Amino acid sequence: MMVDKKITKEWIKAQGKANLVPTSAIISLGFISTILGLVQAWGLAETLSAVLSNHPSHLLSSIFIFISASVCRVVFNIFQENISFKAGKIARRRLRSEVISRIIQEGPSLLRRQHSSLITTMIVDRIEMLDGYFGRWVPASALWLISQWTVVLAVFYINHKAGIILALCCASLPVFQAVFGIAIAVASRRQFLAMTRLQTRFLDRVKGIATIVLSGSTEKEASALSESAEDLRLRTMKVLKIAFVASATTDVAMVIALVLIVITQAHTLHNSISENTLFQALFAILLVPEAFSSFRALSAAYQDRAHASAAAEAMHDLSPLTSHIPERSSSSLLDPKKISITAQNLTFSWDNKRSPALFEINFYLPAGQTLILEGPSGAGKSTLIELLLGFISPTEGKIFFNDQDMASLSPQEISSYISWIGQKPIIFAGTIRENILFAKPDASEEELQAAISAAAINDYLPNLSNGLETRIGEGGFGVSGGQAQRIAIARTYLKNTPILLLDEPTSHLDPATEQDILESLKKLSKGKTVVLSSHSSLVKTFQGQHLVLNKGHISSYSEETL
Ligand SMILES: Nc1ncnc2c1ncn2[C@@H]1O[C@H](COP(=O)(O)OP(=O)(O)OP(=O)(O)O)[C@@H](O)[C@H]1O
Repeated sequence: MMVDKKITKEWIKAQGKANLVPTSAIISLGFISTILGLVQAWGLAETLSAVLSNHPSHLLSSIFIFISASVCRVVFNIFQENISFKAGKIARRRLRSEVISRIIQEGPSLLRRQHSSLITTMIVDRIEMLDGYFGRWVPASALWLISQWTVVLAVFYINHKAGIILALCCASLPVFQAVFGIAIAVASRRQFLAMTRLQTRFLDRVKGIATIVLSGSTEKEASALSESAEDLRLRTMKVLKIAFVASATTDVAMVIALVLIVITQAHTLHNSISENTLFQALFAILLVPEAFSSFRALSAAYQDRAHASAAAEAMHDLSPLTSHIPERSSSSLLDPKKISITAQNLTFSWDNKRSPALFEINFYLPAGQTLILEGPSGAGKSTLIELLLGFISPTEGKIFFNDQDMASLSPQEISSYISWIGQKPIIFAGTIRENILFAKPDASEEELQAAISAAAINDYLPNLSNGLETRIGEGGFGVSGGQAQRIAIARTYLKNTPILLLDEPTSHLDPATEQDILESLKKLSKGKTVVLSSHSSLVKTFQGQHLVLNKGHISSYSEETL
């Protein structure tokens, strides 16, 4: 996707504003540190000039000023570091919660256009990398100009010639930075792409390891992975090389300034060695590194800025940064325990070039009743369930929960009304107990036992080595399809929502297991508003309305059992 640079820049700016308080504190501390640096140089120059010109009258007071300024500076720098760290932490927490809200808002439809590794990278790595943007880049970009030119002016005030040399050398720095900055930004973006390619490839191959082994392409895949890893290594080295050259240009400018000031001051010193002349020369020389240090901090943080742009672009890809994230709100349905569903002229297109997946669908499902969706593969049953889940929005028409337009409800609110069981339940690596409690982590032991018995998990628990504490692998390794579906039923029982959406819940099961699962689902459905999609003839045992779809159109709708 082509990313609109203006949108990402504005988003980055807005993030900076949200961090205004800690950033201002870092900038203020940084400026105080620069002033202390001036006092330090002043104290040291006074001390050295007094010693070198044999005038020890105010030696002690100069040493005292130098030591006090040095100690204060260390203390202020520690404060600054701590606040930088906290600013980064607050920003990361805020951004992570924004990204997670965007992911929840998009729902599973996001996985159709984004690889899961990209989403993981966004939540984990990219947001982590933004730490430096808020903690280092933003303060450094505000501070370098003020700090650098405060030092230059101080040198100019004491020593005009040295001040002019320092000013000229400092003024050349932004030119170098502009050239290297662009190169670093391009190289960083390429490095990010290489990293993303490697992660995506790796995750895909791990998921499909059985297919790779069985097709005998292990070596081919291993060498493709190592090529991607090598590509990432080369691109990372390129970023480091450019960053190294960029920081070397600052050193070169500093050395030139130092050499020129020493040469000009040597000429002055040669003609008159007074304490004052010595002080002026030493003060200017000692402040040369100080004049360049704020710019060095800016160059070091330049990569952080490039990371922030790359992260903003990735986030824009994930979900447009201009899209609104609905606020969390309390229930706005009048009776959230009994919810009727109305579909009004519901039309949905996945793709404008193709005919709609659903066209002008109308139905009214009273609270506590069941709607059975039927129709051949591709008829639009899953699309209708995704619309009811709020993961996609109607192209035209509306869905009402009671009398409330679903579009006005936040994703959190919708999710508090709905439970969903699909074809393959998501099972996480962990124990069976953890997997069931996922739906309600604070459930009591009685609630858990009730859910287990409602889902008939008791029937297979004795066959497992550690009962409820038996560990299952990622994706449900270690439990059968029927057992996994029972875990999903137990979760739904615990969540206990007024609406239950069932999308082909028995499609991968043998007839006997299917019968058992349907019995459990029937019990679970009691008193709930249920939408059930299934190809199976066994769903006829469910009482309710029947909506038959064909190529997205309603071919029949009966409010009675067929
Ligand atoms: N993410 C998507 N992007 C584009 N088209 C899609 C997407 N998901 C579904 N479709 C299309 O929408 C139409 C309806 O698909 P849907 O999955 O809703 O049918 P279904 O009745 O649930 O089929 P099945 O019984 O096989 O699950 C199909 O033409 C399908 O190709």
